[in-house]
Amino acid sequence: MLFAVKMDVALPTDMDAQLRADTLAREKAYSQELQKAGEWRHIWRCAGQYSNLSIFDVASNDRLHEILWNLPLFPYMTIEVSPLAQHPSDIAVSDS
Ligand SMILES: O=C(O)C[C@H]1C=CC(=O)O1
Repeated sequence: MLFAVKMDVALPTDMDAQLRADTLAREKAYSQELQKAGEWRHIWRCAGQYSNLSIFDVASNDRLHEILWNLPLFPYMTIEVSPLAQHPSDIAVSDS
């Protein structure tokens, strides 16, 4: 199941510097582990924003929720999820 997920990050301006660095390092490792596993298919920076647009390919809604809930940055994010369906004009999709 494919999902587009927009994540907007808002770290507190007074966040402890060490906590900030540790949280960002854990976020990066967690994201890259899921990318290697194939569940986090794409991650793009939204230009000019502390946001990313990501594509997930997961087995279920519950699995997506588990992934997002466990993001180290989850407490500092606003997340918008869009389930994806095939577009009839997509030339990558066979019509046979
Ligand atoms: O910087 C971000 O967009 C937030 C976050 C999501 C994955 C990751 O490595 O960082």
